[in-house]
Amino acid sequence: MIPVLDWSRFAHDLPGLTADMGRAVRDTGFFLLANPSVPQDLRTAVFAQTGAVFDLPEADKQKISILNTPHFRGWGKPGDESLDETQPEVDTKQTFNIGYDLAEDDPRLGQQFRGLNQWPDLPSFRDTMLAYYDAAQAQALGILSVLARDLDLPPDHFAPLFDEPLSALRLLHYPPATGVANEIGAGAHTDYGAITLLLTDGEPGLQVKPRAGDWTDVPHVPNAYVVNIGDCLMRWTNDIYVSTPHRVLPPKRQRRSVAFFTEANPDTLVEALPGTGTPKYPAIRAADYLQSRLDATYAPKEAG
Ligand SMILES: O=C(O)CCC(=O)C(=O)O
Ligand SMILES: [Fe+2]
Repeated sequence: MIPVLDWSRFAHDLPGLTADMGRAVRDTGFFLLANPSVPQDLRTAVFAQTGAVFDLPEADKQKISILNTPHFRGWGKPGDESLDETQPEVDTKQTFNIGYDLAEDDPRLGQQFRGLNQWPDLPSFRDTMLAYYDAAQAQALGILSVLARDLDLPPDHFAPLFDEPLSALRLLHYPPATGVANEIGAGAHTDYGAITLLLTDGEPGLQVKPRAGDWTDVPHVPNAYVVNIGDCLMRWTNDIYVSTPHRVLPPKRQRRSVAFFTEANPDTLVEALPGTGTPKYPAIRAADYLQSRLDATYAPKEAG
């Protein structure tokens, strides 16, 4: 069961919100977030720009291919990434990734994951995406402050660990199903980061597989985020919170979604949080953990 949590309770019912969120992240690791802090007009704008970039001619998108850089930014065609490493199928989705933005003379450029974003030639795309990146990161930090309370940590425990994040904004485009055997929009996977904030256009397709259950549709609640725990936060909480497999079936009609993968700063040490018991995993830098997961996903399969 995926609960709907109302973010406006942050202001008037924080204990109740904390209890409900704490339950959701231990149960399926998924919840829907109504009345989020990200302004509606920004969510509308990000969808408009998502449509604009995927509607560009193939040749324009190819110029900003994710394969141009080692920093996981830009356009990914079907086959550049397939999320279920165990299956031969190639995901039908196209992607567009935007990372933490740096100026061309930033001294951090060249460090692990620190590259320049690749931008399409679309007038308001860059400004919209950068504003959305910041707003989504702020929403995620708000959620992390609730989770910190839930874990009996100071509410601002995570804030300094996420102030130069590895977070990635990812736009997704799924073409309509063609009906060929074993077609998949996005293969079964768990997310790698701390928390994912997902907006969809309402076209069905997203499913989760709770530990004790079969694949289940994630309901669409207009204007609500689908929020889920990623593997990094599961590890950080010593498996108290759960990261749950999910996938996207080939949709009937074209489907678009906007995912924000909230990640910590590169040097943040991910090690069992205080009060979570005997550590099950060795400590690891957030960047090294992410690298290990991306290396597996981007080992290309033959596009078929
Ligand atoms: O497009 C969606 O609804 C989900 C995408 C997803 O799970 C992902 O990119 O990690
Ligand atoms: Fe995912």
